[in-house]
Amino acid sequence: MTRFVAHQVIVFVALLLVAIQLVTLLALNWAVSENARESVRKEVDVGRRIFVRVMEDRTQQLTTAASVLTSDFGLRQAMMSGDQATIVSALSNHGARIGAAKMMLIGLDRRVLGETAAQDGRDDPLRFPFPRLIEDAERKGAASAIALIGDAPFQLVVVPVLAPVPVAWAMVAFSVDKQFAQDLGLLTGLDVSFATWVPRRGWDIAATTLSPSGTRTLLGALGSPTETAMPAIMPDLLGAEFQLATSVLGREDDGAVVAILQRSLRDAIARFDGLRVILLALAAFSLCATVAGSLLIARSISRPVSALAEFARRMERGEYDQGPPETRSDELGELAASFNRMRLAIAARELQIKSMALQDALTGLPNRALFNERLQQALGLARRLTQPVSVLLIDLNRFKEVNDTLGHHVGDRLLCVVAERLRTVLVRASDTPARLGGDEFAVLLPASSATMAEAAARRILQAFAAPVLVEGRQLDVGGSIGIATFPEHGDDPNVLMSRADAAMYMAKRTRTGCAIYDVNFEAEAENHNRLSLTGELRQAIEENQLVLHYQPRLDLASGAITGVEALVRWQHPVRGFIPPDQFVPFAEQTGCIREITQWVAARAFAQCAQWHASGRALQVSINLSARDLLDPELPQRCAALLAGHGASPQWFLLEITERAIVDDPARAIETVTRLHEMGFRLSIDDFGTGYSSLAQLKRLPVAELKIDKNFVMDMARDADDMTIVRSVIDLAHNMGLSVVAEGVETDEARRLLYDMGCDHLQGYQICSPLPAAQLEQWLARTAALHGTTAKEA
Ligand SMILES: Nc1nc2c(ncn2[C@@H]2O[C@H](COP(=O)(O)O[C@H]3[C@@H](O)[C@H](n4cnc5c(=O)[nH]c(N)nc54)O[C@@H]3COP(=O)(O)O)[C@@H](O)[C@H]2O)c(=O)[nH]1
Repeated sequence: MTRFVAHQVIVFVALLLVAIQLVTLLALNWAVSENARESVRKEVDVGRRIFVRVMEDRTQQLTTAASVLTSDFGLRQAMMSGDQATIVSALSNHGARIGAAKMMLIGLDRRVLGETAAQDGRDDPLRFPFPRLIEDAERKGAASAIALIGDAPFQLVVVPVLAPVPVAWAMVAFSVDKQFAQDLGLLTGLDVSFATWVPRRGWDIAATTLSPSGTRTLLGALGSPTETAMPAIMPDLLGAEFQLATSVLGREDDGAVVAILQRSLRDAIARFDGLRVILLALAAFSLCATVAGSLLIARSISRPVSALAEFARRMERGEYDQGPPETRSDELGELAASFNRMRLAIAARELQIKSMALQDALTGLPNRALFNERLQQALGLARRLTQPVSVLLIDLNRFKEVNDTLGHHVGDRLLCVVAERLRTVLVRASDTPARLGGDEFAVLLPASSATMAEAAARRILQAFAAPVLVEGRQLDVGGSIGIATFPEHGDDPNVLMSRADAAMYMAKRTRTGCAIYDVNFEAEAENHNRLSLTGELRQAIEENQLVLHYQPRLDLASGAITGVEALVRWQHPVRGFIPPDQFVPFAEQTGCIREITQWVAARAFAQCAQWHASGRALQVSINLSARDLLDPELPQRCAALLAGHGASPQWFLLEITERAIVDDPARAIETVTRLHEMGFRLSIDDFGTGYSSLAQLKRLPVAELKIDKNFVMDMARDADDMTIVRSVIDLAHNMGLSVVAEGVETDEARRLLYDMGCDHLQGYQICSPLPAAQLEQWLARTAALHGTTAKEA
């Protein structure tokens, strides 16, 4: 990913640079061309002017040189005497002196009196071939022209031979040759060519500074050799690559001489080739340098980014031991430092979370999870070393009262003091005190027999006996401690804990402070059987072996079935059907009833919500045991279940027994009140069998009393029971409560209760408890038989 980014950076920078350089080079090239074109044009112009000036100077020099000849006395005498040989000799000598190619003496009649070389191809060898030149000289005193003699161009100068009037004309011819062209080329800085044109033969280059190939090109451009008239020489004769200046130096009928000054544009531009090469080299160098630089920068970014990504992956895997690798002082270094701080913070928080997961936040003691883990380990070790292991389960007395009356902050402080005292009492490093939740503490005592554990429990109780001073108040913290020891009371952590719980419950009930688990805690022999069910019960809950049946209750006022009671059953995979009175009391003793209640409530809430959704507005009664009322988290759990099933608390009636209140009235009333405040209706179950005082009853926010079935079943035969039933109905009504009678088995009982003004009936006479599906069929049948009411059934 980061490598990809680095490549993108490099490609982008390189392309940008190439584009910039390309544009720069093109612009430069254009400027160079334009500049070269302009400078060439100027050079040619200047060269042309120099050429004209040079030609004029040369004419002047040649005229002066020719004039020397005309003042030669010997020549004049020879001319007068007609001495041909002397004339030719004088001409030759003089011509050799001034570098002339030809010399000629012409009479006033235009006849050639003598010459240094005879002219080939002349019609009349004695006739001077350039009469116009003499006419010109007659007018100006001297004349000059460039003309062809034969096929070659010459510069001709004609001056008079004076005695003292003109008696003859002298013509001096200078070759227009390569040397002349080169001299002119040097002076003008241009290529100089002298082209001759002769009818039917066309163009020829008489002298030039051009190379042979340049000469050929020029000749080719000048035109076809079959021309009969000299074609015009256009400025773009050689195309755009050349700049030309032409000058017709001499034109006669039999031919013409043209000077062509040319300058190659390419040559001019070539002057900038060096610059171009330097620029290209610079471009290549800057491209390489940029790519290399970008690569380095991109790498210097992508490497630490990759390292940071790898570091982040390590953190994702939970490896916090190593920080990010590089320390730089730029933004990436800052980022790495931030990452490092983040690593340290996450590591610290994770450590905190881990310790919170295993530690009780309030007291700092190990929590239930850590306690269970250590118990497992201790049992494993104990099995190998054949040592005992004891567990203590501690429940504080009157903690709820403290919490409720003095506030949670005082309760929290009290719990912290208790934890501190536990730490102080337990001097062995291997002992583990733990807070399991609420005011429930536990202690793991490895290598401790029941007797040693009891001694420890007594020390703990002694430590608890000292009053606790919180906010200036003296608080008494008593506790009840249950003890269970491996291997005599069980070899499974769950069994040990539930037996310690049973012992603690016994200690609480008997107010003995502490109790070692005793099998005699289970009064009946059959309890042995029940005890073996401990593990199985939990398994039953997990594996859904429990089932709910629902028993309808009749509303005598409307004659309708307005509610049902949820009653649990156990469909054991081996033992078969187990009725609740064979496991519920045992579950209550071991504390397992909390899980059962949770299961029952979840099922009943779901079923009730389903009935309401399908238009059956049934109220569902759920039984709560004494242990449930000691559970401070019960209201929260009920709230969560309600929310989970979208159910309303008004759809439920929670049945609590009198005994549940008697065991720990403060706690029970606290829980019941919270449930009532949530919107649940409450009913006192088995009313008449407990020991609750009316004063206590008044403190409970109940809506209903349920008369115990034992009174109802026998009331037709037993006058006392009849009196009790009637009294309870009156009492309830006087307290503004409704009454339900359970155990209605006969028509007579039903009629009697109706007469006594009982509000609701429940019993086999109406319907036995049924699974939900059968109950729905029964309700449908009843409705079909008797309309919506069951009053007359
Ligand atoms: N804490 C919980 N306790 C529960 C739960 N489910 C049941 N129980 C308690 O178990 C005890 C036995 O219950 P069960 O065998 O279901 O018996 C109930 C009815 O079947 C029975 N009954 C109803 N009508 C009659 C009748 O006409 N005659 C007769 N002999 N018995 C009848 O009464 C039991 C209902 O009792 P109660 O709850 O007091 O209304 C029992 O104590 C149940 O409470 C549970 O989920 N949690």
